[in-house]
Amino acid sequence: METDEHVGENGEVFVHRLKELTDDEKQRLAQQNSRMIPEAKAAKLEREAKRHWDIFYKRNETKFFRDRHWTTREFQELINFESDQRIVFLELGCGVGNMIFPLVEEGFSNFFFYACDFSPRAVEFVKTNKLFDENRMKAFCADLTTDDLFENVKPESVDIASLIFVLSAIHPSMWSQVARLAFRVLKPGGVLLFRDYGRYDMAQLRFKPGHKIAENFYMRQDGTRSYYFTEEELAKLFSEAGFDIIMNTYIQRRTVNFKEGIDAPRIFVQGKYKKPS
Ligand SMILES: C[S@@+](CC[C@H](N)C(=O)[O-])C[C@H]1O[C@@H](n2cnc3c(N)ncnc32)[C@H](O)[C@@H]1O
Repeated sequence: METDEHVGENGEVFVHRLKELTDDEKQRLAQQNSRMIPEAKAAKLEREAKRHWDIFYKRNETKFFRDRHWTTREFQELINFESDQRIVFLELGCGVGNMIFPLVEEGFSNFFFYACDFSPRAVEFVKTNKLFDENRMKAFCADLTTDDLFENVKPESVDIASLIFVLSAIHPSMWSQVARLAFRVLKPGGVLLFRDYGRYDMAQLRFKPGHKIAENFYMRQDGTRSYYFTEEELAKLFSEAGFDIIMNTYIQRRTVNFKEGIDAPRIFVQGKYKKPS
């Protein structure tokens, strides 16, 4: 496991300590507790999680998330193969395919891609993408908190799986189920690549009272939910599911858009978890 802090190619800083809060930020977090989401509403959000995400994709279509062009830079596991080695890749919670299609565009002709999500609209967007090729891809609906996945993918058949900004959308009581699912579907020696929102990311600090469901877990305006992780929580979760922790770190970076006057410090968590051989 990495212990040192370093700066990545794009000015991202990899750190192993929690962001320190200013007094103003502490006050903002405290204010969030003044009006929590009532339990009945929180339970309804859980029951309707799939519907909210499906409506999200109805409204935003493929325009919301940017293609994840950073994945081969951050995850060398994607490129450390002989070019003729056949690799089975599975994107868990694929949305409209922002992780897989940049890989398809770059070649990766030795890869077979599985992509699943519980939103039927998201899966449909994957299937209708001009880069979708059914000879080397399969997209299907699956709820990661159930065993749906195994209707389409055999246990122990995947070399690389990814969970990119997905676990944060899932209720904390279900995380261990999702981690075990990823473990079961990977071959021995297979790797799970992970990125998600980190504790005290600016999006967490910005929530107004009336959005908090539980500690570090919030509802957005559109009914989708988001959790903000510490690296310790993730190390515990994935090691308890059986993984060896190869990497587990915060990433601090700035999202800058001069035209829109945005310069936002972001905090993510990134991990690589390996199923022992
Ligand atoms: C923030 S989006 C990220 C999508 C994609 N991984 C990306 O990087 O663009 C979160 C995705 O997780 C999916 N999701 C949330 N809960 C899920 C569950 N229980 N089973 C399957 N997919 C789920 C949502 O439908 C949504 O597409």
